[in-house]
Amino acid sequence: MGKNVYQTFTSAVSASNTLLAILIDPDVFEVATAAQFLRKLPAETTHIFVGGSSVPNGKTSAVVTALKSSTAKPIVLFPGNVSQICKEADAILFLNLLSGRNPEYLIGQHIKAVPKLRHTSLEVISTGYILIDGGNKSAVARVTATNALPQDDIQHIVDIAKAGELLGAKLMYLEAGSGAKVPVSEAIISAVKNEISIPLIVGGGIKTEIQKQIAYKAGATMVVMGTHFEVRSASNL
Ligand SMILES: CC(C)=CCC/C(C)=C/CC/C(C)=C/CC/C(C)=C/COP(=O)(O)OP(=O)(O)O
Ligand SMILES: O=P(O)(O)OC[C@@H](O)CO
Ligand SMILES: [Mg+2]
Repeated sequence: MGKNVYQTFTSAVSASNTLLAILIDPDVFEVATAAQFLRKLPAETTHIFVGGSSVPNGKTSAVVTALKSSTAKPIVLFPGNVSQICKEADAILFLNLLSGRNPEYLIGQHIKAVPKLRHTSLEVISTGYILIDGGNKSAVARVTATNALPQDDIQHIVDIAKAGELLGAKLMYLEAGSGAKVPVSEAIISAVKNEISIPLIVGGGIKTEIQKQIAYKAGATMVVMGTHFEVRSASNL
């Protein structure tokens, strides 16, 4: 603990550097393989995200503890719900599902989080979270009972992102859904980037170097990759 995780975003923006987070879904992660998994990640990996749309109770804590003992990179909770809060991580993305109209994911989980957060020193980072259609129904859409936004309504997505910034979000996350067929488009990323000044995270369906570079060039400060490394780790171990 004691890392200033938000500053890693603002410093990257000031220095025109890019960030790469690898998402570990505790649901499908074997704790015993943590050290080996971390060794295989790309050298440019800056952050480890831990979260899933549904994770058995207690698994997050075990996964974070195992990761902590093998890396000095910041470990950031990316929780699907309040049960995934654990004190061993460095920070938590306090996600607000701005694309949906389900009060549970706009304020309900957040209120339930407060008593748990009191017992931690996690750095809490307010993050607007916008679910965009990635070509197949995502776990996030299913779990939250909300619909993803169509990729062609760019102005609507921009307006939502701006509203989130005005409400006080410190980061904005454009999400196509884990395992998306189609990542968030370059046009959406650059339109949102032009409108907001907080750092932009883009994830969902990004598997190749080219897709990653497209997202950075369009204005993403951070790209998140999950499924790509899940598959590789399963086949390589
Ligand atoms: C503030 C607190 C405590 C929680 C936030 C609650 C909110 C608003 C969550 C946003 C909606 C949500 C369910 C996000 C989950 C994000 C996530 C970790 C997605 C990764 O999904 P996977 O579990 O990898 O999907 P698969 O099931 O396809 O593997
Ligand atoms: O698993 P992938 O498709 O890389 O998506 C990562 C992340 O944005 C999902 O929440
Ligand atoms: Mg997953």
